[in-house]
Amino acid sequence: MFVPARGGDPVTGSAGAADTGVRPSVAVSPDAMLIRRTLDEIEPVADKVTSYFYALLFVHHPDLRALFPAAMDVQRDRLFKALLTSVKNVDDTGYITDYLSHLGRGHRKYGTLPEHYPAVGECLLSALARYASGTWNPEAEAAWVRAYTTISQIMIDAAAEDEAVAPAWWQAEVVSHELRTPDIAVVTVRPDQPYPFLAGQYASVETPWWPRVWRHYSFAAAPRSDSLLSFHVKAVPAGWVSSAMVHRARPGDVIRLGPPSGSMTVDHTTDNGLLCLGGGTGIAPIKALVEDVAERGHRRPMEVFYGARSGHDLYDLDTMLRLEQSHPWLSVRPVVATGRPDGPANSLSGQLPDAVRQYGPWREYDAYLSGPPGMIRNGVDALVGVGIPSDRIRHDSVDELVAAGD
Ligand SMILES: NC(=O)C1=CN([C@@H]2O[C@H](COP(=O)(O)OP(=O)(O)OC[C@H]3O[C@@H](n4cnc5c(N)ncnc54)[C@H](O)[C@@H]3O)[C@@H](O)[C@H]2O)C=CC1
Repeated sequence: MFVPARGGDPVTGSAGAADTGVRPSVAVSPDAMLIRRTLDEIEPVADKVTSYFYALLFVHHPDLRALFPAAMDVQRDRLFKALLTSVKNVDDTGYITDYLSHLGRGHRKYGTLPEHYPAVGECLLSALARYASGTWNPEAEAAWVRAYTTISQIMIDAAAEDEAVAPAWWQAEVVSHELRTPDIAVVTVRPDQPYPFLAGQYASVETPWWPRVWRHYSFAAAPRSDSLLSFHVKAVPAGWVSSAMVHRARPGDVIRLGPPSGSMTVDHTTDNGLLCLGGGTGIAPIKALVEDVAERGHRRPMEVFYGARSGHDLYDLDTMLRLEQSHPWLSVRPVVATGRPDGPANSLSGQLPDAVRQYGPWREYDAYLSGPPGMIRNGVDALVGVGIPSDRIRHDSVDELVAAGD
């Protein structure tokens, strides 16, 4: 069943592929042609198709309603994005297997079972038949049946394999909650079982206050010997989970975590310098990357540009400056959008990508970006513009950051 999350997207490491959703240079099969024609037809009415699909699903299979959140707005968008990514790339076997395996494993935390897949497939095909009437015919239907069968089998198999080695979710008790600004909190939790992850990754999080609503937060520290995990959370308007994490969560509360995801991790096979752009709470995984490099004990130049709207919003600057003092290979530059009078004495003024352009050269660096989607898009353009090849620029999927919306 498609209930994709940012966690389901293994394309996050590559700036180019992550943003288009379509992989280049793979021959297009007749099935893929038929599928794309259907998709082209329904794309302008995607909202209607997904609403109709869910209406069918819940009417015909009311028992499945309990697997989904009460409010379905974000969910609808996620379904369509995952569907598009899957079927558009149906001919790229390696890519699609990675993507769907990840998605299948990520679905375990929703309680998805193998028998749910045929129900979803049936309703999906009915929704397509209704809204793609111009291109829907027996050939198109047969192509969709084949594609959906392949997709669901990969997801089912990956979930079954994962069951042998990892829990479907982890429970984690809040052990500290520190309000850094009126709307940003550092939340530290203790998972109930070992939680293996890499610096730069993120987890999906469900709070007790909004059951079945999962949102993604990057780990704000590299794996620690005491097994604690930290997240930096900013409460945003209409962000139910983030508001609950900032304003309601207290020590003793128990949240649920999905498996770790994301490939914005340090490439330890090279000695390249690391250029990091962290905007707002996007500084959290950058801090984890700094700790990761420090733990390796391998001196590589690391240049962090830490951007915020105002000096007041640089809520983790002290931590970053302490790290800079302890590590001679690390440089941290605060960048304040509103300019100097508002920021610390040594801060740069303006938007992060512009600040980075003033320094360099960066050609020999690997780049890492974390923050709001607009910053990532403009940042990638700026970095490609100063000569960093896009395969050495890492960030989480912008599509999924937008879809998370919280
Ligand atoms: N792994 C990741 O990519 C993570 C992403 N985030 C995201 O980071 C965001 C943090 O929000 P806030 O703290 O409110 O950030 P913000 O809106 O205050 O912006 C932070 C920085 O990004 C710059 N920026 C914003 N929009 C820009 C644009 N269009 N072009 C160039 N620069 C731009 C700002 O100038 C500022 O320096 C959230 O959207 C959150 O989802 C947070 C943690 C991890």
